[in-house]
Amino acid sequence: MRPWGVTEAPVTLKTDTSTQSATAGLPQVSLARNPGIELDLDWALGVQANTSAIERRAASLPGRRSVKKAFQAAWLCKAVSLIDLTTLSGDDTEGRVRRLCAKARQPVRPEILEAIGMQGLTTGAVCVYHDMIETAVRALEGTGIPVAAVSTGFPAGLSPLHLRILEIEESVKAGASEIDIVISRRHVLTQNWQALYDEMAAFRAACGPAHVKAILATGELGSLRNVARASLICMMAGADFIKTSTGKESVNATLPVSLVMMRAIRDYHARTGHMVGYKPAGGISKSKDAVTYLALLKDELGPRWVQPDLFRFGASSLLGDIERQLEHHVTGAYSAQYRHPMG
Ligand SMILES: O=C[C@H](O)COP(=O)(O)O
Repeated sequence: MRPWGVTEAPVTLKTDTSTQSATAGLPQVSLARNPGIELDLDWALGVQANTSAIERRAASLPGRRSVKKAFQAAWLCKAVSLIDLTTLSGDDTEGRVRRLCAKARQPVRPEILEAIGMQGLTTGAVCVYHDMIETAVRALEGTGIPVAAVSTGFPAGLSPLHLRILEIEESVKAGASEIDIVISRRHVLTQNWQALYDEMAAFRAACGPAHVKAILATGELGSLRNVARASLICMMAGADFIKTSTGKESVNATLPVSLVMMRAIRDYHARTGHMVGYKPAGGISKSKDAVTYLALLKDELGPRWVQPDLFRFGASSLLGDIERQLEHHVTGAYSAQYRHPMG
């Protein structure tokens, strides 16, 4: 099998994206959920990751970005529509969550959107801890913006399994339609793939109709090969999305990890026909980084993935920077960051 990362395909963003709508020009297809498949250890263990080739390719990505002016504004609006606008702090309050939800409903000031001809822009979701779900659901009523809840003893995932499953069930009952679970890193580090598969399958079952994002905490998995294997195992066990990080590890989303996870999604789709989403999370706070991630996504998985049902940014502060860039696009001047509070 060819190790992932060996080919160096060019990364380009086509400059045909309309500013009229964040979903313009891309196919709108309703997506069947990934049902999962039987554990296929031969497949997972056969995966290799050529770390130096992957890192070389990832290092070349930011330099290849070439979108400017209206095209850049269009891609930034697209990025907004793909954000899981997140607050995951010990000092979260209902007031902060309500303000965050107001921002999710109206992520960019109306006069800026009007100037670029954009309507109806919202973020992809709002992401909170369990205790904040009901507040968020109330604040987003009537908007169609989903509430995602982190779960299963987030961020470490080391509470008893039955409590982690109960937590999922409680969060779904409280109104979360997306559940971000954390995997047990020890199952990856000890190569206990059956345990990882069983845990993921149990989490998926507990989610019922809610979509499940599997957080791999890639910064704690030791190698890119482990990232590739864990990605495949979680998809085999029925993950709707695979997500890099909690935002609490010392290393969170990176481009090399994203390349490996996107290749795993591509491989899984090619072999099973099931489409699984991707969510890089943690430390993505700059507009230019968001555009680089979208370029990589489009290059590796194609335009169908550049939609909220198949891609999200997990980010608490990215939106503020995007709003500043959009304001600069419209007025020619940068505003101070304090003019773009999140919550
Ligand atoms: O899942 C989302 C992350 O926790 C957000 O991380 P961030 O605060 O570094 O943007």
